[in-house]
Amino acid sequence: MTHDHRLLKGSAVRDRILSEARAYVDAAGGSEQIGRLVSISIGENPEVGVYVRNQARGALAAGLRFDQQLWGDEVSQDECKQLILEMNDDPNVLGIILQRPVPDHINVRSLQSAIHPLKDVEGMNPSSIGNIVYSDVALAPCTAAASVEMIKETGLDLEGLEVVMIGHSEIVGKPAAFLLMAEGATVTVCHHMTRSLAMHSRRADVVVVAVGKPNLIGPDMIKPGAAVIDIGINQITSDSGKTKIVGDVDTDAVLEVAGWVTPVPGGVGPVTVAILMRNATVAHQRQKAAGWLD
Ligand SMILES: NC(=O)C1=CN([C@@H]2O[C@H](COP(=O)(O)OP(=O)(O)OC[C@H]3O[C@@H](n4cnc5c(N)ncnc54)[C@H](OP(=O)(O)O)[C@@H]3O)[C@@H](O)[C@H]2O)C=CC1
Ligand SMILES: Nc1nc(=O)c2c([nH]1)NC[C@@H]1CN(c3ccc(C(=O)N[C@@H](CCC(=O)O)C(=O)O)cc3)C=[N+]21
Repeated sequence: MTHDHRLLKGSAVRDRILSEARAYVDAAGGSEQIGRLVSISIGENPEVGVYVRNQARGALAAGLRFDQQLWGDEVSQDECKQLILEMNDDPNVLGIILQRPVPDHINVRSLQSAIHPLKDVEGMNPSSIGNIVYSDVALAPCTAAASVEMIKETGLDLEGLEVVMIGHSEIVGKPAAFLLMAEGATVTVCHHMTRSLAMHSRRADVVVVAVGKPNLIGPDMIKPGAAVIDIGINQITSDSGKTKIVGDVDTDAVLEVAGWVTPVPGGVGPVTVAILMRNATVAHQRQKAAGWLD
């Protein structure tokens, strides 16, 4: 059997989702009529920096205002919580994104819980993420939702599909597993205690990987023709001293075996950003329905 081996880029999916978000914003009267998105980074981190830059671009494309805040390492938990509560009450704030990771002295779960569910555009408040268990997936964590969009882009039917999710973090692996179940896939979740990653991944029609280790997934771990969705974002320094971003998959080698591989950069990342803008429009609809606006 021959397979059409190819790179599955995120740009077409991103453009479609961003233009849908843009149409919503335009219909609502444009950026001045809609509150701004606030991104909170606590301390500096290169992977977060890339994300925030692309969020600012995505917001521009969707016609949303974007307020990029960088809080110092020394900020206290109480100060963070106070600032978030003020944003909850500010009608000019549409949504709040709390970038991860945060410094060790900050309790990220408590801050995430402080973001009002109607302003929680990442769907990461425990009360929002709980909806996913009920297959209520309209506003899901962005990267998890992006990986489902990329699988759909292959044209594979998710019903009954054997999907192996590698990584089980709160923000990616766990919500992705629930979204995939909601689509009818049979999902196996692997993590660092899994005895043989390859034994599981070799059986899969689709392998989704979100670990944060370059070259974790090689060609011997993939079934011929399978789809490989690479979520990893790793900044590495090459021998020449230049930094670049790679995923968790040995992309060139895996392309020889797989049916589809998402590249890094240019795969899941741009779609993640677009989903955030879509989530912002969903949050706006919900705020309107709750009587918060006008
Ligand atoms: N493209 C995008 O939109 C996004 C990309 N990312 C990137 O995705 C990657 C993962 O992010 P995130 O989920 O936040 O990271 P975490 O560090 O929170 O989670 C990593 C997960 O990988 C598991 N793991 C670690 N080592 C292995 C191993 N050898 N085999 C199998 N599983 C392993 C861990 O399991 P355990 O907990 O059991 O140790 C954990 O569940 C990072 O590179 C991050 O930068 C993240 C968010 C968005
Ligand atoms: N609360 C929270 N939610 C997150 O979703 C989250 C987070 N914190 N912390 C950091 C990680 C990382 N992450 C990225 C998403 C998109 C790109 C992205 O757009 N990547 C481009 C990069 C292109 C370039 O190099 O500029 C691409 O892959 O093509 C990168 C990184 C989200 N994360």
